[in-house]
Amino acid sequence: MAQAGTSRRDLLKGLGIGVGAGVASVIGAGQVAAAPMVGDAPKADADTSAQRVPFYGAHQAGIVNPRPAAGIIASFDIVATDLDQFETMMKLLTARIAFLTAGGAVAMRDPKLPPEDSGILGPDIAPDNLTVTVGLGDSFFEKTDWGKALKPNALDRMTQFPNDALDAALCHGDLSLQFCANTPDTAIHALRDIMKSLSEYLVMNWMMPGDVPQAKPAADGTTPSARNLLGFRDGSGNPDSTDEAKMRQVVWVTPENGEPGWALGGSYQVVRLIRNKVEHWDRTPLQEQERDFGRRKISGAPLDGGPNATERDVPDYSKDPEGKVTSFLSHIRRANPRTPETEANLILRRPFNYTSGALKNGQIDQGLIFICYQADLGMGFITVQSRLNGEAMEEYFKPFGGGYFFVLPGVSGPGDYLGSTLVSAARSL
Ligand SMILES: C=CC1=C(C)c2cc3[nH]c(cc4nc(cc5[nH]c(cc1n2)c(C)c5CCC(=O)O)C(CCC(=O)O)=C4C)c(C)c3C=C
Ligand SMILES: [Fe+2]
Repeated sequence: MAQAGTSRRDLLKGLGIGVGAGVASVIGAGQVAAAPMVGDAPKADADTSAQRVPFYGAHQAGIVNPRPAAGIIASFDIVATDLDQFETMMKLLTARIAFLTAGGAVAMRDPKLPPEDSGILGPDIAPDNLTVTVGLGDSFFEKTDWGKALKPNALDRMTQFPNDALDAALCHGDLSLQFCANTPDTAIHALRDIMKSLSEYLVMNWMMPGDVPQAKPAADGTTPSARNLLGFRDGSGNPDSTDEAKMRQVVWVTPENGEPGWALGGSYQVVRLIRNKVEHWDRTPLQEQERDFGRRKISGAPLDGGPNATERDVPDYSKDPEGKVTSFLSHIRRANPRTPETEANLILRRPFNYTSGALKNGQIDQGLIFICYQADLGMGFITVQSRLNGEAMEEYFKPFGGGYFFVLPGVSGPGDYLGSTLVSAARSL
């Protein structure tokens, strides 16, 4: 007997007859595609699930490779402080990330036991562009004598800036995990896998899922920067992440930074959860919005560009010494005054938009998971944020969480593990 609810389409499919114009289509000789049902999974435009970011390398993945559409940032406390336990934990974490980012079949277990995998991706895990980037926070290093001795020089507990309203429950942590993937399901699957596999070592503090809106490529094949939840293109002024020499200067810890030897190839990660007052913003005149960011809303072009300027044009502040075109209070002029001296303060931004339900005051909780990477935390984020203190955009921004972490150097190959240089250095103390 046919199942209730599927009988009509199955019967029509069997007869090769469509349900009606626009809902069933001929897909081959004598075959008709069934009309989609309300419970059917949405169809992807293209199958990108096989896309894979290499896990092994001098640096961790998830920093200079392009952001996929989904992200999660999560902070944990590490229960293991003993060096041997820490090493075991890091080896396990490395093995899980190596598997999840490569993909593969889920092992079947005796049904009397809990299943090997959550099952949310089905029996085969696709790589889906997944990266998992691991950082260690100040509190981790401060727990032990070896940690204190080997802490990266600039790593500290994130302090409150003048416009912040930090919620202690959403700040700091011993370990950060940044998940990036083509789909939110892949990102959350990886988080759940790691939490289950490392449940005796990691306790979650806070997490925030986010996304990057997709954009169609332009006629010349380039893709514009994604828009944030204030409607502006976000990323135009980022240093070129495909320029390896630039990334060595801006992002990666090198011998010039004077950090402990084990940290070479790592990077400082800053996470800031920043609420956007979107209702207030949506009632702000366009010319004020553009003045306060310092860029055009539609094109992303700097304000000193002509009518055909694009987001890739570089503002020339030397021709605007009084700030008449691009205000001194504007976000981009404060963030990067583009003088020879401020070249040393460049950062690589990798933000995600977030939406998190309603606030108690009846407004939408939306904003930016601001994430940036730099070789020197003081010269990078802290200097840039200090310049931004008092900017015009403070009226619409409210930072409420986040933390500072040090992203470990990469894993050289299957015999290596995340944090191996730190463990060796600790053993040699
Ligand atoms: C301390 C660093 C920064 C914080 C925090 C920050 C928050 C923040 N930014 C936007 C939106 C935009 N930012 C843009 C540029 C930009 N922002 C920073 C730094 C911080 N932003 C820098 C260094 C720059 C580049 C400046 C330059 O080189 O010209 C822009 C313009 C487009 C772009 O370059 O990406 C937008 C838009 C939001 C919404 C936000 C917090 C919620
Ligand atoms: Fe910004």
